[in-house]
Amino acid sequence: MIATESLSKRFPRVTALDRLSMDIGPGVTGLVGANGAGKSTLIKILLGLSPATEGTAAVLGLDVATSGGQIRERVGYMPEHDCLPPDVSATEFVVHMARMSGLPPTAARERTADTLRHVGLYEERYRPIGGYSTGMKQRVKLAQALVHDPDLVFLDEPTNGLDPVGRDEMLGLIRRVHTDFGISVLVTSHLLGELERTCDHVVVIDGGKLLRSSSTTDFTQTTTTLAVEVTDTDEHPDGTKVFREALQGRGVATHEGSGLPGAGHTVLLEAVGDETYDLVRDLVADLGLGLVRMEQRRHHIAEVFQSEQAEQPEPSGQPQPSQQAKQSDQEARKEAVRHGG
Ligand SMILES: Nc1ncnc2c1ncn2[C@@H]1O[C@H](COP(=O)(O)OP(=O)(O)OP(=O)(O)O)[C@@H](O)[C@H]1O
Repeated sequence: MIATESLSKRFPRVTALDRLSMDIGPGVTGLVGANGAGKSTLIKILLGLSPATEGTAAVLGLDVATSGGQIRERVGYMPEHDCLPPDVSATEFVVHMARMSGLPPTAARERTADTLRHVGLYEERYRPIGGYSTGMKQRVKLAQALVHDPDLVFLDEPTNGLDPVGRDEMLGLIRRVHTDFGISVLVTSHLLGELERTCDHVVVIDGGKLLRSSSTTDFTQTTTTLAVEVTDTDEHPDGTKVFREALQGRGVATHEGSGLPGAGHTVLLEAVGDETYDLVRDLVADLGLGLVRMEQRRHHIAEVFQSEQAEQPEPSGQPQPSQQAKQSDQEARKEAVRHGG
């Protein structure tokens, strides 16, 4: 669907993209990076709206340098920033965008009604956009990207400004864009946990460079850490504590499962093989505790991203992301981890 080869974009004071080479296939792909990582710049180049300084890129097999118009006919684009006219209704705006994409008047009206229903805006479609909530405005932006039935959509930070419920709804909608309509999606976010749940494939960029591109399941491969949750009993009012002590007595190193579901009642330990599972079963039985769950932990994308970033040498001679961008990225990562991502 998308291929770039040594793609660079240099502004006078900033290198926004730095020799980026990647291949993206069909499905839902997340493009993740901190603020200023180069996500919006990449999307503008892929749409043929901004020329690359060096390198090549193709979208749906079309060269971005020479076929921008053809690409935009087949690709929908949801921009990051608020760009909606306040005085017109969602219906008027989306019909207008459908007509701009070349649909005849009747088809434009029909497609608009279908698309607004799909994004959950059918009831409010005749109200002026200026009175919409942030979530409703994001849905209008999504609808105008879908109305001409594209093969691929670029969604730039579609969950920006949404509360957790609105974010979940938007992520569900994005997933359905692919499952219900077969439209492939490239969605950007700085919230790693979001992409883990929504995307088939994740591309991580930082400072315009590719950090990693792999399927979500490869990112979240299982670890050798076991998470075990046990019950309390009358005899052992703190079952977790006695279970930990029993494990330690058998020479097994343990740590608390803070930050995990059921934290406080969860013990993490390294599994060395089947004998670890047998040991857990026997200790739980000997202590008369109940075994609530025993599962292998999976990596979260945030952890992979953080460890890969820690391994990256500081690029020399290249402007660094601003302190503010770094701080907001750290906050985003903490939030991603808080949200179980
Ligand atoms: N037209 C421009 N002129 C100069 N610098 C620019 C321009 N557009 C982007 N940049 C710079 O390029 C870098 C990448 O910006 P870009 O908007 O692509 O990042 P991003 O990952 O989309 O982040 P955000 O989510 O904050 O928009 C930033 O340092 C930005 O300041």
